[in-house]
Amino acid sequence: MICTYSRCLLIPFVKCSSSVSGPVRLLSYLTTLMMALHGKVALVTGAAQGLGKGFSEILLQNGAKVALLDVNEKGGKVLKAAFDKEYGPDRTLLLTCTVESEEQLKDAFQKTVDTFGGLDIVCNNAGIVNENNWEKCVSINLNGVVRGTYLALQHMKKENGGRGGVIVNVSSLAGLGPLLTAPIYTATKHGVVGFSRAMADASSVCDYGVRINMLCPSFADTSLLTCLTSDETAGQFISLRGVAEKMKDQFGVLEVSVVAENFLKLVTDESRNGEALMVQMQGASYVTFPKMSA
Ligand SMILES: NC(=O)C1=CN([C@@H]2O[C@H](COP(=O)(O)OP(=O)(O)OC[C@H]3O[C@@H](n4cnc5c(N)ncnc54)[C@H](O)[C@@H]3O)[C@@H](O)[C@H]2O)C=CC1
Ligand SMILES: CC/C=C\C[C@H](O)[C@H](O)/C=C/C=C/C=C\C=C\C(=O)C/C=C\CCC(=O)O
Repeated sequence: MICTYSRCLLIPFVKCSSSVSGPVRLLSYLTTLMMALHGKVALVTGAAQGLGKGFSEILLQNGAKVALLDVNEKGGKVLKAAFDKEYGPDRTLLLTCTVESEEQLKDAFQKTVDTFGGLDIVCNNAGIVNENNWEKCVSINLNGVVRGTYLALQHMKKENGGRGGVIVNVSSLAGLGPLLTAPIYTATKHGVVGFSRAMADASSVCDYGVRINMLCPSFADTSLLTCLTSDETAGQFISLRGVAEKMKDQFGVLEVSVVAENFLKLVTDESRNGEALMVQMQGASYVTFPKMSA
């Protein structure tokens, strides 16, 4: 038995191997019951690797059941097998789909609710960098988040018989200021922030019982970073390769676990709605947006 602690919530959780004895299994079961997200059902898009994998794992560590959505079927199967071993096969559901398809995403949300009996937490995380195929970048990063948010509300809002809950839409520091090497990516991430803030206000006024927040990390240690200097995805901005590398050096590169712990704050802090949490090497802070009076 290995006892570890979620650094964010200080909630103990127990990792079990298949050889653990009865009393240890009982202790594991009782510990799960005590966790902050026990009984909660989560859905994460782009879950197979990178930040989505980190978000899924911290949700599991805190007791939630998680639907893992990804277009990468092979990567999803590898992750599901690893999670099955660590947390048990009934804790996750793998659903292969693209956030670009209304039909596929709708089906994945329905399967999640049918399997786990409801929905409480949605993380719209799937995203790409592609300045060459910029329509696809908009389609996944912005349209996919809009689609995922609307579907989440259909299942979660109280007026539809939902239990309420929280949506975390993954933006970026590039959703708050320009990333000159990736203007389309920057536009999509600003779009995620604008859309999520407006939806959060609407949710509050309409009493949906659903909080909507944004996560805005700086560079993080995932395979997405190869897009910084790839001919295939940088498009006409490949000449700015040096600038991109310099920015990465200046900002530093975050560990996935650090971004995941801040994601968990947005999920669990019930006082937060319509807020953007910036995560940088020097720490995390909530963004103060300009106040507009009518
Ligand atoms: N890595 C970084 O430096 C930062 C990443 N972000 C954002 O975090 C999110 C996750 O990115 P990473 O984990 O870094 O990237 P990643 O490339 O490691 O993982 C992205 C995942 O999304 C999946 N995906 C891609 N297109 C999809 C689609 N159409 N439908 C369903 N799944 C799809 C991929 O298969 C992959 O598993 C993205 O929205 C990204 O913009 C934000 C700030 C910094
Ligand atoms: C309150 C606003 C604070 C800071 C914004 C800055 O002024 C500035 O605009 C900085 C933006 C920095 C972004 C840093 C990292 C973002 C990374 C990603 O989202 C994904 C990774 C790669 C992008 C690929 C590329 O550059 O080609």
